[in-house]
Amino acid sequence: MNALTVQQIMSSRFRTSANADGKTKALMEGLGLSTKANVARLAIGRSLSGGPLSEDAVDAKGLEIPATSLFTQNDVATWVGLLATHAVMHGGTPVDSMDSFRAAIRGHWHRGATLLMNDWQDVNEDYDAFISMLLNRRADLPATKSEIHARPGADAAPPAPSEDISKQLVKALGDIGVNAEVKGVVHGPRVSRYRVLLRDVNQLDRLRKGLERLALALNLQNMMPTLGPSDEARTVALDIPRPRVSWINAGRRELEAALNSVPRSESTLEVFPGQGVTGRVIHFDLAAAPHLLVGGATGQGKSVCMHGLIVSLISRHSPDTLRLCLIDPKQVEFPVYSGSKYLWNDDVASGITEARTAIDALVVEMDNRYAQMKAFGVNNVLDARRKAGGFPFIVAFIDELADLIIQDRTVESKIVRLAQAARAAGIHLVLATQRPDAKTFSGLIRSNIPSRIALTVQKSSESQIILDDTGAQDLLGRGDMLIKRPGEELERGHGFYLSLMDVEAMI
Ligand SMILES: Nc1ncnc2c1ncn2[C@@H]1O[C@H](COP(=O)(O)OP(=O)(O)OP(=O)(O)O)[C@@H](O)[C@H]1O
Repeated sequence: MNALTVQQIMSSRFRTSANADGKTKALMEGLGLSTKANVARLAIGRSLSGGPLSEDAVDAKGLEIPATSLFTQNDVATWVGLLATHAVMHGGTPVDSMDSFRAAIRGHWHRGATLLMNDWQDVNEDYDAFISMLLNRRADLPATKSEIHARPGADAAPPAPSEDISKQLVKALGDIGVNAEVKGVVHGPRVSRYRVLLRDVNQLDRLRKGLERLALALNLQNMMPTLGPSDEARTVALDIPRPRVSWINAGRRELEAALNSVPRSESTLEVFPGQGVTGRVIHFDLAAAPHLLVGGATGQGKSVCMHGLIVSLISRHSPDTLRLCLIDPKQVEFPVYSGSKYLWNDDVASGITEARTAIDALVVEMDNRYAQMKAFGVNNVLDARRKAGGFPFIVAFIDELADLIIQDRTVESKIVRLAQAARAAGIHLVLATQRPDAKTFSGLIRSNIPSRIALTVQKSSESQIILDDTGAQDLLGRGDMLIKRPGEELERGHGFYLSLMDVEAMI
Protein backbone atom coordinates (compact mmCIF):
# COMPACT_ATOMS: atom_id res chain seq x y z
CA MET A 1 0.00 0.00 0.00
CA ASN A 2 3.04 2.34 -0.44
CA ALA A 3 2.36 5.48 1.66
CA LEU A 4 -0.70 3.85 3.19
CA THR A 5 0.03 0.99 5.54
CA VAL A 6 -2.29 -1.13 7.63
CA GLN A 7 -0.35 -0.13 10.73
CA GLN A 8 -0.68 3.57 9.93
CA ILE A 9 -4.43 3.27 9.36
CA MET A 10 -5.09 1.15 12.43
CA SER A 11 -3.36 3.65 14.69
CA SER A 12 -5.38 6.60 13.31
CA ARG A 13 -8.75 8.12 14.16
CA PHE A 14 -11.49 9.04 11.68
CA ARG A 15 -14.37 11.47 11.59
CA THR A 16 -17.05 12.76 9.27
CA SER A 17 -19.06 16.01 9.08
CA ALA A 18 -21.00 17.33 12.05
CA ASN A 19 -24.23 16.75 10.15
CA ALA A 20 -23.44 13.11 9.31
CA ASP A 21 -22.21 12.57 12.85
CA GLY A 22 -25.65 13.64 14.15
CA LYS A 23 -27.40 11.30 11.73
CA THR A 24 -25.03 8.46 12.65
CA LYS A 25 -25.92 8.90 16.29
CA ALA A 26 -29.66 9.05 15.54
CA LEU A 27 -29.43 5.90 13.40
CA MET A 28 -27.38 4.11 16.03
CA GLU A 29 -30.13 4.78 18.55
CA GLY A 30 -32.98 4.05 16.13
CA LEU A 31 -31.45 0.76 14.97
CA GLY A 32 -30.36 -0.24 18.47
CA LEU A 33 -26.70 -0.59 17.45
CA SER A 34 -24.03 -0.37 20.12
CA THR A 35 -21.47 1.90 18.43
CA LYS A 36 -21.38 4.68 15.88
CA ALA A 37 -18.77 2.67 13.99
CA ASN A 38 -21.45 0.09 13.11
CA VAL A 39 -23.50 2.79 11.42
CA ALA A 40 -20.40 4.37 9.86
CA ARG A 41 -19.52 1.06 8.16
CA LEU A 42 -23.07 0.71 6.85
CA ALA A 43 -23.03 4.33 5.67
CA ILE A 44 -19.71 3.99 3.85
CA GLY A 45 -20.95 0.80 2.21
CA ARG A 46 -24.21 2.48 1.22
CA SER A 47 -22.38 5.42 -0.34
CA LEU A 48 -19.98 3.16 -2.23
CA SER A 49 -22.94 1.85 -4.23
CA GLY A 50 -23.50 5.38 -5.58
CA GLY A 51 -21.77 7.39 -8.29
CA PRO A 52 -19.11 10.08 -7.92
CA LEU A 53 -18.88 11.93 -4.62
CA SER A 54 -19.90 15.55 -4.80
CA GLU A 55 -16.99 17.97 -5.05
CA ASP A 56 -18.46 20.15 -2.29
CA ALA A 57 -16.21 20.28 0.74
CA VAL A 58 -17.32 18.10 3.67
CA ASP A 59 -16.47 19.57 7.05
CA ALA A 60 -14.57 17.38 9.54
CA LYS A 61 -16.45 18.48 12.62
CA GLY A 62 -17.91 15.17 13.76
CA LEU A 63 -16.49 13.41 16.78
CA GLU A 64 -13.50 11.19 16.07
CA ILE A 65 -13.68 7.41 16.34
CA PRO A 66 -10.66 5.11 16.43
CA ALA A 67 -9.80 3.02 13.38
CA THR A 68 -9.90 -0.09 15.56
CA SER A 69 -13.65 0.29 15.96
CA LEU A 70 -14.17 0.98 12.24
CA PHE A 71 -11.93 -1.73 10.75
CA THR A 72 -10.29 -4.98 11.75
CA GLN A 73 -6.77 -6.07 10.80
CA ASN A 74 -8.45 -8.57 8.49
CA ASP A 75 -10.80 -6.29 6.62
CA VAL A 76 -8.94 -2.98 6.45
CA ALA A 77 -7.26 -3.85 3.15
CA THR A 78 -10.69 -4.64 1.65
CA TRP A 79 -11.99 -1.22 2.67
CA VAL A 80 -8.97 0.49 1.14
CA GLY A 81 -9.52 -1.53 -2.04
CA LEU A 82 -13.21 -0.60 -2.22
CA LEU A 83 -12.58 3.10 -1.68
CA ALA A 84 -9.69 3.15 -4.15
CA THR A 85 -11.73 1.31 -6.79
CA HIS A 86 -14.67 3.67 -6.35
CA ALA A 87 -12.35 6.64 -6.86
CA VAL A 88 -10.87 5.12 -10.01
CA MET A 89 -14.27 4.17 -11.45
CA HIS A 90 -15.83 7.55 -10.79
CA GLY A 91 -12.91 9.87 -11.46
CA GLY A 92 -12.46 10.79 -7.78
CA THR A 93 -9.23 11.73 -6.00
CA PRO A 94 -6.95 8.65 -5.99
CA VAL A 95 -6.88 6.93 -2.61
CA ASP A 96 -3.13 6.51 -2.22
CA SER A 97 -2.16 8.37 0.93
CA MET A 98 -3.35 8.73 4.48
CA ASP A 99 -4.89 12.13 3.69
CA SER A 100 -6.84 10.90 0.68
CA PHE A 101 -7.98 7.79 2.58
CA ARG A 102 -9.24 9.98 5.43
CA ALA A 103 -11.03 12.27 2.94
CA ALA A 104 -12.64 9.28 1.20
CA ILE A 105 -13.89 7.87 4.52
CA ARG A 106 -15.19 11.30 5.53
CA GLY A 107 -16.99 11.88 2.20
CA HIS A 108 -18.57 8.41 1.89
CA TRP A 109 -19.62 8.36 5.53
CA HIS A 110 -21.13 11.82 5.07
CA ARG A 111 -23.12 10.87 1.97
CA GLY A 112 -24.01 7.38 3.22
CA ALA A 113 -25.42 8.68 6.51
CA THR A 114 -27.92 10.85 4.63
CA LEU A 115 -28.87 8.00 2.30
CA LEU A 116 -29.32 5.61 5.22
CA MET A 117 -31.39 8.15 7.11
CA ASN A 118 -33.65 8.58 4.05
CA ASP A 119 -34.00 4.78 3.79
CA TRP A 120 -34.83 4.58 7.47
CA GLN A 121 -37.52 7.24 7.17
CA ASP A 122 -38.84 5.69 3.97
CA VAL A 123 -39.69 2.48 5.87
CA ASN A 124 -41.26 4.45 8.71
CA GLU A 125 -38.39 3.48 11.01
CA ASP A 126 -39.34 -0.19 10.84
CA TYR A 127 -36.24 -2.29 11.61
CA ASP A 128 -37.19 -5.40 9.61
CA ALA A 129 -38.28 -3.40 6.59
CA PHE A 130 -35.03 -1.40 6.77
CA ILE A 131 -32.86 -4.52 6.80
CA SER A 132 -34.85 -6.06 3.95
CA MET A 133 -34.49 -2.83 2.02
CA LEU A 134 -30.71 -2.88 2.43
CA LEU A 135 -30.48 -6.52 1.38
CA ASN A 136 -32.90 -6.06 -1.44
CA ARG A 137 -31.15 -2.97 -2.71
CA ARG A 138 -27.91 -4.94 -2.81
CA ALA A 139 -29.56 -7.68 -4.80
CA ASP A 140 -31.36 -5.32 -7.15
CA LEU A 141 -28.76 -2.71 -7.82
CA PRO A 142 -27.24 -3.85 -11.06
CA ALA A 143 -30.48 -5.07 -12.58
CA THR A 144 -32.89 -2.27 -11.85
CA LYS A 145 -31.87 0.93 -10.14
CA SER A 146 -28.97 1.78 -12.38
CA GLU A 147 -30.91 0.86 -15.50
CA ILE A 148 -33.96 2.88 -14.63
CA HIS A 149 -32.20 5.95 -13.40
CA ALA A 150 -29.31 6.02 -15.81
CA ARG A 151 -31.85 6.57 -18.55
CA PRO A 152 -34.47 8.80 -17.06
CA GLY A 153 -36.12 9.35 -20.41
CA ALA A 154 -36.33 5.67 -21.26
CA ASP A 155 -39.70 4.11 -21.70
CA ALA A 156 -38.92 0.89 -19.96
CA ALA A 157 -36.37 -0.63 -17.67
CA PRO A 158 -35.23 -4.18 -18.31
CA PRO A 159 -36.97 -6.77 -16.18
CA ALA A 160 -35.40 -8.04 -12.97
CA PRO A 161 -36.05 -11.78 -13.15
CA SER A 162 -36.38 -12.11 -9.38
CA GLU A 163 -39.42 -9.86 -9.42
CA ASP A 164 -41.21 -11.48 -12.34
CA ILE A 165 -44.43 -13.11 -11.18
CA SER A 166 -45.77 -13.89 -14.66
CA LYS A 167 -46.50 -17.52 -13.79
CA GLN A 168 -48.38 -16.69 -10.59
CA LEU A 169 -50.24 -13.98 -12.49
CA VAL A 170 -51.48 -16.35 -15.21
CA LYS A 171 -52.64 -18.74 -12.51
CA ALA A 172 -54.33 -15.98 -10.48
CA LEU A 173 -56.04 -14.72 -13.63
CA GLY A 174 -57.27 -18.28 -14.19
CA ASP A 175 -58.61 -18.28 -10.61
CA ILE A 176 -60.82 -15.31 -11.41
CA GLY A 177 -61.94 -16.87 -14.68
CA VAL A 178 -59.75 -14.86 -17.04
CA ASN A 179 -57.95 -16.86 -19.67
CA ALA A 180 -54.82 -14.93 -20.61
CA GLU A 181 -51.13 -15.05 -21.44
CA VAL A 182 -48.38 -12.72 -20.19
CA LYS A 183 -46.52 -11.28 -23.19
CA GLY A 184 -43.98 -9.18 -21.33
CA VAL A 185 -43.19 -7.27 -18.18
CA VAL A 186 -41.51 -3.98 -17.31
CA HIS A 187 -40.40 -3.36 -13.73
CA GLY A 188 -40.83 0.30 -12.82
CA PRO A 189 -39.92 2.05 -9.58
CA ARG A 190 -42.82 0.60 -7.58
CA VAL A 191 -45.09 -1.26 -9.92
CA SER A 192 -44.48 -3.99 -12.49
CA ARG A 193 -46.42 -3.58 -15.71
CA TYR A 194 -47.47 -6.88 -17.30
CA ARG A 195 -48.61 -6.98 -20.90
CA VAL A 196 -51.49 -9.42 -20.82
CA LEU A 197 -53.02 -10.96 -23.95
CA LEU A 198 -56.65 -11.92 -23.35
CA ARG A 199 -58.05 -15.02 -25.04
CA ASP A 200 -60.96 -12.96 -26.28
CA VAL A 201 -62.28 -9.46 -25.73
CA ASN A 202 -65.07 -10.70 -23.46
CA GLN A 203 -62.45 -11.45 -20.83
CA LEU A 204 -61.88 -7.74 -20.33
CA ASP A 205 -65.07 -7.16 -18.40
CA ARG A 206 -64.36 -10.14 -16.18
CA LEU A 207 -60.86 -8.85 -15.47
CA ARG A 208 -62.10 -5.34 -14.71
CA LYS A 209 -64.65 -6.64 -12.23
CA GLY A 210 -62.22 -9.17 -10.74
CA LEU A 211 -59.34 -6.84 -9.80
CA GLU A 212 -60.06 -7.08 -6.09
CA ARG A 213 -60.14 -10.88 -6.26
CA LEU A 214 -56.95 -10.83 -8.31
CA ALA A 215 -55.27 -8.81 -5.53
CA LEU A 216 -56.39 -11.48 -3.09
CA ALA A 217 -55.18 -14.32 -5.29
CA LEU A 218 -51.76 -12.65 -5.62
CA ASN A 219 -51.64 -11.83 -1.91
CA LEU A 220 -51.06 -8.14 -2.60
CA GLN A 221 -52.21 -7.30 0.93
CA ASN A 222 -54.08 -4.01 0.68
CA MET A 223 -52.50 -2.93 -2.61
CA MET A 224 -54.60 -2.90 -5.76
CA PRO A 225 -53.62 -3.82 -9.32
CA THR A 226 -54.75 -1.39 -11.99
CA LEU A 227 -55.74 -1.92 -15.55
CA GLY A 228 -54.79 0.26 -18.50
CA PRO A 229 -54.78 0.16 -22.28
CA SER A 230 -52.01 -1.35 -24.36
CA ASP A 231 -51.23 -0.63 -28.00
CA GLU A 232 -51.80 -4.20 -29.22
CA ALA A 233 -55.06 -5.93 -30.05
CA ARG A 234 -56.69 -7.96 -27.23
CA THR A 235 -53.89 -6.85 -24.90
CA VAL A 236 -54.08 -4.85 -21.66
CA ALA A 237 -51.46 -3.35 -19.35
CA LEU A 238 -51.89 -4.74 -15.85
CA ASP A 239 -49.94 -2.82 -13.20
CA ILE A 240 -49.13 -4.96 -10.18
CA PRO A 241 -47.70 -3.10 -7.17
CA ARG A 242 -44.61 -4.67 -5.63
CA PRO A 243 -43.92 -4.94 -1.89
CA ARG A 244 -42.42 -1.78 -0.46
CA VAL A 245 -39.01 -3.35 0.13
CA SER A 246 -38.43 -3.59 -3.60
CA TRP A 247 -39.44 -0.02 -4.42
CA ILE A 248 -36.79 2.13 -5.94
CA ASN A 249 -37.45 5.63 -4.68
CA ALA A 250 -36.15 8.41 -6.86
CA GLY A 251 -34.63 11.32 -5.00
CA ARG A 252 -32.57 14.44 -5.50
CA ARG A 253 -30.04 12.83 -7.82
CA GLU A 254 -32.77 11.52 -10.11
CA LEU A 255 -34.63 14.83 -10.03
CA GLU A 256 -31.44 16.67 -10.97
CA ALA A 257 -30.86 14.26 -13.85
CA ALA A 258 -34.45 14.79 -14.96
CA LEU A 259 -34.08 18.58 -14.80
CA ASN A 260 -30.93 18.37 -16.90
CA SER A 261 -32.57 16.13 -19.48
CA VAL A 262 -34.96 18.83 -20.69
CA PRO A 263 -33.59 22.03 -22.25
CA ARG A 264 -34.06 25.14 -20.09
CA SER A 265 -36.52 27.74 -21.21
CA GLU A 266 -37.55 30.92 -19.46
CA SER A 267 -40.79 31.13 -21.39
CA THR A 268 -42.21 27.96 -19.84
CA LEU A 269 -42.77 26.76 -16.30
CA GLU A 270 -41.62 23.17 -16.62
CA VAL A 271 -42.30 21.10 -13.51
CA PHE A 272 -41.11 17.55 -12.74
CA PRO A 273 -43.43 15.85 -10.27
CA GLY A 274 -42.00 12.33 -10.56
CA GLN A 275 -41.48 9.22 -12.63
CA GLY A 276 -44.14 7.26 -14.44
CA VAL A 277 -44.97 3.63 -13.79
CA THR A 278 -42.16 2.43 -16.04
CA GLY A 279 -39.59 4.92 -14.75
CA ARG A 280 -40.03 7.55 -17.46
CA VAL A 281 -39.70 11.13 -16.21
CA ILE A 282 -43.00 13.00 -16.05
CA HIS A 283 -42.81 16.72 -16.70
CA PHE A 284 -45.17 19.37 -17.97
CA ASP A 285 -45.46 23.09 -18.46
CA LEU A 286 -47.36 24.65 -15.57
CA ALA A 287 -47.85 27.79 -17.67
CA ALA A 288 -49.97 25.73 -20.05
CA ALA A 289 -51.64 23.78 -17.24
CA PRO A 290 -52.41 26.69 -16.38
CA HIS A 291 -53.23 26.09 -12.68
CA LEU A 292 -52.85 22.99 -10.55
CA LEU A 293 -54.66 21.43 -7.61
CA VAL A 294 -52.63 19.06 -5.42
CA GLY A 295 -54.69 17.02 -2.98
CA GLY A 296 -54.21 14.01 -0.78
CA ALA A 297 -54.73 12.74 2.72
CA THR A 298 -52.31 13.83 5.39
CA GLY A 299 -48.88 12.18 5.31
CA GLN A 300 -49.14 10.94 1.72
CA GLY A 301 -46.52 13.19 0.18
CA LYS A 302 -48.18 16.50 -0.59
CA SER A 303 -45.42 18.63 0.97
CA VAL A 304 -42.69 16.64 -0.74
CA CYS A 305 -44.55 17.02 -4.03
CA MET A 306 -44.90 20.81 -3.60
CA HIS A 307 -41.19 21.14 -2.79
CA GLY A 308 -40.40 19.12 -5.93
CA LEU A 309 -42.49 21.50 -8.03
CA ILE A 310 -40.91 24.59 -6.46
CA VAL A 311 -37.39 23.25 -6.87
CA SER A 312 -38.14 22.35 -10.52
CA LEU A 313 -39.20 25.94 -11.19
CA ILE A 314 -36.33 27.59 -9.33
CA SER A 315 -33.71 25.44 -10.97
CA ARG A 316 -34.72 26.59 -14.45
CA HIS A 317 -35.34 30.30 -13.89
CA SER A 318 -33.65 33.37 -12.51
CA PRO A 319 -35.57 35.73 -10.20
CA ASP A 320 -35.93 38.01 -13.26
CA THR A 321 -38.29 35.57 -14.90
CA LEU A 322 -39.85 33.79 -11.92
CA ARG A 323 -41.25 34.88 -8.60
CA LEU A 324 -42.90 32.63 -6.06
CA CYS A 325 -45.81 33.75 -3.95
CA LEU A 326 -45.78 31.24 -1.10
CA ILE A 327 -48.92 31.27 1.00
CA ASP A 328 -48.67 29.19 4.13
CA PRO A 329 -51.69 29.59 6.44
CA LYS A 330 -50.42 26.92 8.84
CA GLN A 331 -46.88 28.35 8.82
CA VAL A 332 -45.28 24.92 8.52
CA GLU A 333 -44.72 24.35 4.84
CA PHE A 334 -42.49 27.05 3.43
CA PRO A 335 -40.10 28.45 6.09
CA VAL A 336 -37.23 26.85 4.16
CA TYR A 337 -37.72 29.47 1.42
CA SER A 338 -37.72 32.56 3.61
CA GLY A 339 -34.97 34.88 2.45
CA SER A 340 -35.01 33.38 -1.08
CA LYS A 341 -34.51 35.94 -3.81
CA TYR A 342 -37.31 34.28 -5.77
CA LEU A 343 -39.96 35.38 -3.30
CA TRP A 344 -42.59 37.75 -4.62
CA ASN A 345 -42.83 40.70 -2.22
CA ASP A 346 -39.76 39.29 -0.44
CA ASP A 347 -41.51 37.11 2.12
CA VAL A 348 -43.49 33.95 2.68
CA ALA A 349 -47.09 34.86 3.56
CA SER A 350 -47.51 32.99 6.84
CA GLY A 351 -50.70 32.76 8.85
CA ILE A 352 -54.28 33.44 7.86
CA THR A 353 -54.13 37.25 7.79
CA GLU A 354 -51.00 37.42 5.66
CA ALA A 355 -52.42 34.72 3.42
CA ARG A 356 -55.53 36.78 2.75
CA THR A 357 -53.45 39.90 2.12
CA ALA A 358 -51.28 38.00 -0.36
CA ILE A 359 -54.30 36.74 -2.30
CA ASP A 360 -55.67 40.29 -2.47
CA ALA A 361 -52.27 41.49 -3.68
CA LEU A 362 -52.26 38.85 -6.42
CA VAL A 363 -55.62 40.12 -7.69
CA VAL A 364 -54.28 43.70 -7.70
CA GLU A 365 -51.12 42.57 -9.50
CA MET A 366 -53.22 40.77 -12.11
CA ASP A 367 -55.33 43.90 -12.74
CA ASN A 368 -52.20 46.10 -12.92
CA ARG A 369 -50.56 43.75 -15.37
CA TYR A 370 -53.64 43.79 -17.58
CA ALA A 371 -53.62 47.60 -17.58
CA GLN A 372 -49.90 47.68 -18.45
CA MET A 373 -50.25 45.03 -21.14
CA LYS A 374 -53.09 47.03 -22.69
CA ALA A 375 -50.86 50.12 -22.74
CA PHE A 376 -48.07 48.13 -24.47
CA GLY A 377 -50.55 46.71 -26.98
CA VAL A 378 -49.88 43.06 -26.05
CA ASN A 379 -52.13 40.38 -24.67
CA ASN A 380 -49.78 37.99 -22.96
CA VAL A 381 -46.98 38.10 -20.45
CA LEU A 382 -44.22 36.83 -22.76
CA ASP A 383 -44.86 39.61 -25.28
CA ALA A 384 -45.00 42.14 -22.43
CA ARG A 385 -41.66 40.82 -21.15
CA ARG A 386 -40.10 41.11 -24.62
CA LYS A 387 -41.44 44.60 -25.11
CA ALA A 388 -40.84 46.19 -21.73
CA GLY A 389 -38.74 43.79 -19.63
CA GLY A 390 -39.89 42.69 -16.19
CA PHE A 391 -43.09 40.67 -16.05
CA PRO A 392 -41.68 37.58 -14.34
CA PHE A 393 -44.03 34.64 -14.04
CA ILE A 394 -45.61 34.61 -10.60
CA VAL A 395 -46.44 31.13 -9.33
CA ALA A 396 -48.59 31.20 -6.20
CA PHE A 397 -48.41 28.07 -4.04
CA ILE A 398 -51.33 28.18 -1.63
CA ASP A 399 -51.20 25.51 1.05
CA GLU A 400 -54.39 24.40 2.78
CA LEU A 401 -56.70 26.53 0.74
CA ALA A 402 -59.66 24.78 2.41
CA ASP A 403 -58.71 26.32 5.79
CA LEU A 404 -58.62 29.77 4.22
CA ILE A 405 -61.95 29.36 2.50
CA ILE A 406 -63.64 28.08 5.66
CA GLN A 407 -62.49 31.16 7.55
CA ASP A 408 -63.35 33.63 4.84
CA ARG A 409 -65.72 32.71 2.02
CA THR A 410 -64.65 35.77 -0.02
CA VAL A 411 -61.32 34.02 -0.63
CA GLU A 412 -63.13 31.58 -2.88
CA SER A 413 -64.35 34.22 -5.32
CA LYS A 414 -60.87 35.77 -5.50
CA ILE A 415 -59.33 32.39 -6.28
CA VAL A 416 -61.94 31.79 -8.95
CA ARG A 417 -61.19 35.19 -10.48
CA LEU A 418 -57.47 34.48 -10.50
CA ALA A 419 -58.03 31.01 -11.93
CA GLN A 420 -60.21 32.44 -14.69
CA ALA A 421 -58.05 35.36 -15.72
CA ALA A 422 -54.53 35.31 -14.25
CA ARG A 423 -52.95 33.03 -16.84
CA ALA A 424 -52.48 35.72 -19.53
CA ALA A 425 -50.95 37.99 -16.89
CA GLY A 426 -48.34 35.28 -16.15
CA ILE A 427 -49.79 34.36 -12.76
CA HIS A 428 -50.35 30.68 -12.08
CA LEU A 429 -51.82 28.93 -9.06
CA VAL A 430 -50.86 25.71 -7.31
CA LEU A 431 -53.49 24.99 -4.68
CA ALA A 432 -52.96 22.29 -2.09
CA THR A 433 -55.30 20.58 0.28
CA GLN A 434 -55.38 17.61 2.57
CA ARG A 435 -59.17 17.90 2.91
CA PRO A 436 -60.67 17.53 -0.52
CA ASP A 437 -64.38 18.10 -0.09
CA ALA A 438 -67.07 19.62 -2.22
CA LYS A 439 -67.78 22.44 0.22
CA THR A 440 -64.32 23.96 -0.02
CA PHE A 441 -63.48 22.84 -3.55
CA SER A 442 -66.62 23.90 -5.28
CA GLY A 443 -67.31 22.97 -8.87
CA LEU A 444 -66.50 26.57 -9.80
CA ILE A 445 -62.94 26.36 -8.46
CA ARG A 446 -62.41 22.93 -9.93
CA SER A 447 -63.69 23.80 -13.37
CA ASN A 448 -61.16 26.64 -13.50
CA ILE A 449 -58.24 24.52 -12.27
CA PRO A 450 -58.03 21.85 -14.95
CA SER A 451 -54.76 20.21 -13.90
CA ARG A 452 -54.64 18.04 -10.82
CA ILE A 453 -52.30 15.85 -8.85
CA ALA A 454 -53.96 13.41 -6.48
CA LEU A 455 -51.89 11.70 -3.81
CA THR A 456 -53.41 8.84 -1.85
CA VAL A 457 -56.82 9.62 -0.36
CA GLN A 458 -59.00 7.63 1.96
CA LYS A 459 -62.21 7.48 -0.03
CA SER A 460 -63.09 7.28 -3.68
CA SER A 461 -65.34 10.34 -3.18
CA GLU A 462 -62.21 12.37 -2.31
CA SER A 463 -60.50 11.08 -5.43
CA GLN A 464 -63.57 12.21 -7.34
CA ILE A 465 -63.22 15.74 -5.92
CA ILE A 466 -59.57 16.02 -6.88
CA LEU A 467 -59.56 14.21 -10.21
CA ASP A 468 -63.21 14.03 -11.23
CA ASP A 469 -62.42 10.34 -11.25
CA THR A 470 -61.83 7.53 -8.78
CA GLY A 471 -58.47 5.77 -8.36
CA ALA A 472 -56.49 7.83 -5.85
CA GLN A 473 -57.94 5.73 -3.01
CA ASP A 474 -55.94 2.75 -4.37
CA LEU A 475 -52.57 4.51 -4.55
CA LEU A 476 -49.66 3.29 -2.45
CA GLY A 477 -48.88 6.41 -0.39
CA ARG A 478 -45.42 7.99 -0.12
CA GLY A 479 -45.64 10.19 -3.16
CA ASP A 480 -47.62 7.77 -5.32
CA MET A 481 -49.81 10.01 -7.47
CA LEU A 482 -52.31 10.30 -10.29
CA ILE A 483 -51.76 13.25 -12.60
CA LYS A 484 -54.51 14.76 -14.68
CA ARG A 485 -53.83 17.33 -17.37
CA PRO A 486 -56.19 18.84 -19.91
CA GLY A 487 -56.48 16.65 -22.98
CA GLU A 488 -54.21 13.92 -21.56
CA GLU A 489 -54.92 10.46 -20.17
CA LEU A 490 -54.78 10.18 -16.39
CA GLU A 491 -51.19 9.20 -15.62
CA ARG A 492 -49.81 7.44 -12.57
CA GLY A 493 -46.53 8.69 -11.17
CA HIS A 494 -44.21 8.24 -8.23
CA GLY A 495 -42.92 11.51 -6.83
CA PHE A 496 -39.28 12.42 -6.43
CA TYR A 497 -38.44 12.26 -2.75
CA LEU A 498 -36.66 15.36 -1.45
CA SER A 499 -35.78 15.83 2.20
CA LEU A 500 -35.74 19.38 3.53
CA MET A 501 -31.96 19.16 3.39
CA ASP A 502 -32.15 18.34 -0.31
CA VAL A 503 -34.47 21.29 -0.83
CA GLU A 504 -32.10 23.60 1.02
CA ALA A 505 -29.17 22.37 -1.02
CA MET A 506 -31.05 22.72 -4.30
CA ILE A 507 -32.32 26.23 -3.71
N1 LIG B 1 -42.03 10.78 -3.26
C1 LIG B 1 -41.82 10.12 -2.13
N2 LIG B 1 -41.08 9.00 -2.13
C2 LIG B 1 -40.87 8.31 -0.97
N3 LIG B 1 -41.39 8.66 0.22
C3 LIG B 1 -42.13 9.77 0.26
C4 LIG B 1 -42.39 10.55 -0.90
N4 LIG B 1 -43.18 11.59 -0.55
C5 LIG B 1 -43.39 11.47 0.77
N5 LIG B 1 -42.77 10.37 1.26
C6 LIG B 1 -42.79 9.90 2.65
O1 LIG B 1 -44.02 10.31 3.24
C7 LIG B 1 -43.76 11.17 4.36
C8 LIG B 1 -44.83 12.25 4.43
O2 LIG B 1 -44.71 13.11 3.30
P1 LIG B 1 -45.22 14.62 3.35
O3 LIG B 1 -44.69 15.32 4.53
O4 LIG B 1 -44.97 15.22 2.03
O5 LIG B 1 -46.78 14.37 3.57
P2 LIG B 1 -47.96 15.42 3.57
O6 LIG B 1 -49.01 14.81 2.74
O7 LIG B 1 -47.50 16.77 3.21
O8 LIG B 1 -48.36 15.41 5.08
P3 LIG B 1 -49.11 16.57 5.88
O9 LIG B 1 -50.37 16.79 5.15
O10 LIG B 1 -49.27 15.97 7.22
O11 LIG B 1 -48.18 17.75 5.84
C9 LIG B 1 -42.33 11.69 4.13
O12 LIG B 1 -41.69 12.02 5.31
C10 LIG B 1 -41.65 10.52 3.44
O13 LIG B 1 -41.21 9.58 4.40
